[in-house]
Amino acid sequence: MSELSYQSGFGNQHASEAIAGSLPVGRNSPQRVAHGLYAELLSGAAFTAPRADNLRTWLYRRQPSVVVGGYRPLDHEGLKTGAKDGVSAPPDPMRWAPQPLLDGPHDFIAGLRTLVVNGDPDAQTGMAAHVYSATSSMERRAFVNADGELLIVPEQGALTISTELGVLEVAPGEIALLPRGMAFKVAVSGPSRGYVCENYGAAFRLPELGPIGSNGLANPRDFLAPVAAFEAEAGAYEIVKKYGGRLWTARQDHTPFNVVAWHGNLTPYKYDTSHFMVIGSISFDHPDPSIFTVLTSPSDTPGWANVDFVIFPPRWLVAEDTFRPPWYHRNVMSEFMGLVQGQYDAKPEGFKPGGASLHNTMVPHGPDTEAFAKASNASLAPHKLDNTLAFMFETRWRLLPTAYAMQGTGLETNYADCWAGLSDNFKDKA
Ligand SMILES: O=C(O)Cc1cc(O)ccc1O
Ligand SMILES: [Fe+2]
Repeated sequence: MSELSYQSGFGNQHASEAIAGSLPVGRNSPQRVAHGLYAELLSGAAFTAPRADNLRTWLYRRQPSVVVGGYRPLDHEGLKTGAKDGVSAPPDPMRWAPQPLLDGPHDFIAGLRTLVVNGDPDAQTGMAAHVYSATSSMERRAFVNADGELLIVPEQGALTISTELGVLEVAPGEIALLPRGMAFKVAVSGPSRGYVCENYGAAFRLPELGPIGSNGLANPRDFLAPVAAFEAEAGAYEIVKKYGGRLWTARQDHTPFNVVAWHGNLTPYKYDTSHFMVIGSISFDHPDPSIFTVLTSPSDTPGWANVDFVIFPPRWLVAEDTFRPPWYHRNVMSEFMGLVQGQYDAKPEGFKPGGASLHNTMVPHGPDTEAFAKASNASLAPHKLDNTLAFMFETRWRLLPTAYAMQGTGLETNYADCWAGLSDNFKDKA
């Protein structure tokens, strides 16, 4: 695979040109753009959003994206949107075994299956968690999601993601962030699987650091944006658009990856989670998982995220006189979890890479019986939790499983049994 170049820095005003001299200097919209290109603006925030939150990129391309045939509906059984597509679920903890790869050749779009949903993209609130399976590359087929931005978490197989702004290579352990409305396509080099958070709300950003200071957690410079790259080959393309909770398809006689130069701060990113600077207790007690937040999509209430993307990466555990795994808890926020690699300390056996769990608002959960027994008796020497990567999409709105998630797609019927052995150990019983 070729070594790709990237530009570093989350939220930076990046600029890139695939052909020298194609990016206008000192203005955005000259009367005639160099090389006969068209100027096009892609907005990721209202024009009048505060400067700190404003997101937009100028594209200089061979044809503007309005040059596309009419759209017609495209059926997709597995893809669901917003709370209206959820089913009622009991207030039990839920867990799914790893989703098997789908049969036959299928690309990233065909292989999407929605597990949980909340909110409504028309109200710009909420999210969906999907899993994907892909065995073939999107060749002359592009995907545009007008309903939300996509955060892709590969679990098996590296992805080559071509976007209007250039190309990203994203392997398990890394994540990709794709802005709402930006065309992309996914190439695979073998059977591939992973998770997607579709964020209908405010764009993901880095969390505030408060007393942590000016460094730490996910550092801005480790987010890599692509450099401008365009496809030169002639020929038609299918554009698949997710718009208003369903898919639409159109044909155009040219590639949408025809952007020769661009500048702006609305860009796709890749991020390697091994660069996450993990903060934890160096005295006692298990801190809140918010210390593991990579990216946050705020809601209109301060501190109550529309969705947080949280990782549980390799780290040292050193806390003294402490039960080191997560505490038992009930959370007003809803927790969807996945596992990219290894074991998760609260569920060392039952939670498998590629699997998923849902601990919804106020649903009690915590370490399973095995994890409790181990952690209650472990020697508290410094211990490295290694070869592990779990993650959580944590959202303030209750997550509803889809009918697909509830019907025999690996839903464990006996998940709650993993806590059944937590017997009453109270010593002063009469
Ligand atoms: O429930 C979970 O496994 C996720 C989680 C981890 C943690 O360290 C603290 C709280 C929490 O919800
Ligand atoms: Fe939790």
